[in-house]
Amino acid sequence: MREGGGGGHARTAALVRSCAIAAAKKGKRVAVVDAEADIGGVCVHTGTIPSKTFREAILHLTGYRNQSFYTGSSLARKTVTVKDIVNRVKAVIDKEHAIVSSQLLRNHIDIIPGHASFVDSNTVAIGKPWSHLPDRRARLNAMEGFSVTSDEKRRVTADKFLLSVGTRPARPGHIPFEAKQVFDSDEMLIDDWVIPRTLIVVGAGVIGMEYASMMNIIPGSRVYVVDQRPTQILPFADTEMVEALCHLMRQQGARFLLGETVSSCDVTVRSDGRETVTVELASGKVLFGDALLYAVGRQANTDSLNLSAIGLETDKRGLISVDDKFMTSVGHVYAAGDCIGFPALASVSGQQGRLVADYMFDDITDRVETQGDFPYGIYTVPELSFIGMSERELTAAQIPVEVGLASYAELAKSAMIGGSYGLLKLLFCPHTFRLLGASAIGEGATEIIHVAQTAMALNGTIDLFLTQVFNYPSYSEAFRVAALNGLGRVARGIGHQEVRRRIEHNRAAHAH
Ligand SMILES: Cc1cc2nc3c(=O)[nH]c(=O)nc-3n(C[C@H](O)[C@H](O)[C@H](O)COP(=O)(O)OP(=O)(O)OC[C@H]3O[C@@H](n4cnc5c(N)ncnc54)[C@H](O)[C@@H]3O)c2cc1C
Ligand SMILES: NC(=O)c1ccc[n+]([C@@H]2O[C@H](COP(=O)([O-])OP(=O)(O)OC[C@H]3O[C@@H](n4cnc5c(N)ncnc54)[C@H](O)[C@@H]3O)[C@@H](O)[C@H]2O)c1
Repeated sequence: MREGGGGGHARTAALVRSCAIAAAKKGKRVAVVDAEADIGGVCVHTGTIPSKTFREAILHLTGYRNQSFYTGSSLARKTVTVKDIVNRVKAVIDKEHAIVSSQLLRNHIDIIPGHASFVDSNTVAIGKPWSHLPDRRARLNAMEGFSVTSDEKRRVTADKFLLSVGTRPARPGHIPFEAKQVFDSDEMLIDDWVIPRTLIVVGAGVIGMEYASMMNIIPGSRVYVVDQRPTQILPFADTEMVEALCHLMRQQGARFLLGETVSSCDVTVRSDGRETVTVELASGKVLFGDALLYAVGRQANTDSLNLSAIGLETDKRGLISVDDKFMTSVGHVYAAGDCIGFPALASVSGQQGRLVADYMFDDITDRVETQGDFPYGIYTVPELSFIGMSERELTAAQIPVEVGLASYAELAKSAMIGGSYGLLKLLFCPHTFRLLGASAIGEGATEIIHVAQTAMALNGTIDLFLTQVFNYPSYSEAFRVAALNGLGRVARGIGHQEVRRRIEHNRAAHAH
């Protein structure tokens, strides 16, 4: 990057750290431009880290994990406040932000705060950072109608660009976001609202379900979850696990309204100064709540880049198309992360960033290719995680499959910690025993799924879990229990002797 000359030039956030550092290590001069004065993007400031900290704060403050230890009384706080939660979130954000900044600075990467917008194919104009605006709400509004040229501060030129401008919450006009008790997932992190007795969550996607399940465990609070999908929500997850999640949420007071959309939303201020939210659904049902979280998806920030100046187009959701090397239709411009769409995960984008640096400079000396599938971690309460093909996908593809199940009720570790619900499900080929997929729900699900990931990356068969000693007591021990359960099912058909023969065959094959 140069002001009037050229090298690698990256823009913004989570994946940028890995791309910028990889490019700097290749000897390139790199600058990161971010419209927020504090770099780190959605991952650090409004998405991954804050929402997971929000969850941990609620679990801690409500004493949720310890509830089985205290009957009638509890060490948990009587009242959980938004300030308590958000203070904790801010502390963790500050730490993460400091780490990202220092890593970039240590690698001599320039950080340029300001809104970037293309002037021509090698030049971006830098406007004021959004953070000069008074608060997050004003910034969100600015993202929608900002014109960089009106407050241009400087111009920067570069030979190569990485676009990773991410997404922002979709905010349709009929939702009164100006009310304090009506928010999107970014605004939940502003501590000017109060914990509602009834929260209406519109959108049962990953964001909606994570926040709905967290808020639902706060004593005295319950949630309505509204989604346009008529049947299964989170359709990419295992059906049984999603059903279990919804069942557990219902037991704590949640009510699901599926196949529904919002036709109007009104806010009235009561005599005590608190807001009441009234939502009318297209079906005619009316919901009354004390707050509304609107989480029906996200919209790419690419509209802020003036892409027409370089002849780059987006689809109707604002997403940029790239080839398998993350190159856009404009040769020196690459794009990655949420602004190219699926899978839109912080976990994946770090790896994307490293690969972009390799492809951009045609240098594969340090390349470590991603191998196999990536896992999904959905941080609901309880958490859900999965990898590989789901039972639904295997069935649709007519691939023979058997299941091995381990209920947390069978695990000493789970009993010690409080005995909350959990299940591990292994999907495997009944002929070869090869592991095809795995799903878990319950405490530690997002951790133990990595056992399945490693086994799958090595084309492992589930009998592998019988030959390994697991820590005891541990949640990972569920793999051994599930393998025994699965092979027991197969043995009922083909007999124990044939199962043993196939295990011996696999063991011999592993030895080679
Ligand atoms: C509530 C929530 C929870 C999440 N939880 C998880 C999780 O648990 N696990 C997981 O793996 N993923 C999670 N994600 C997804 C994850 O946060 C994203 O995949 C990741 O942050 C994407 O990184 P990115 O670099 O593509 O974009 P972003 O992190 O969105 O960064 C984009 C940056 O670009 C800047 N920008 C935009 N336009 C301009 C411009 N014109 N000029 C300069 N800068 C600009 C923005 O200020 C921002 O800093 C979550 C997301 C949300 C919203
Ligand atoms: N743990 C994680 O990995 C994690 C957590 C949060 C977010 N994320 C990322 O953020 C992305 C966005 O999440 P999201 O939850 O905003 O979007 P999403 O696309 O996952 O879910 C949106 C939901 O809203 C519903 N919907 C859409 N329009 C509607 C309407 N008008 N009325 C009612 N319902 C409507 C959809 O049917 C869908 O279920 C995810 O896809 C994921 O990539 C990941």
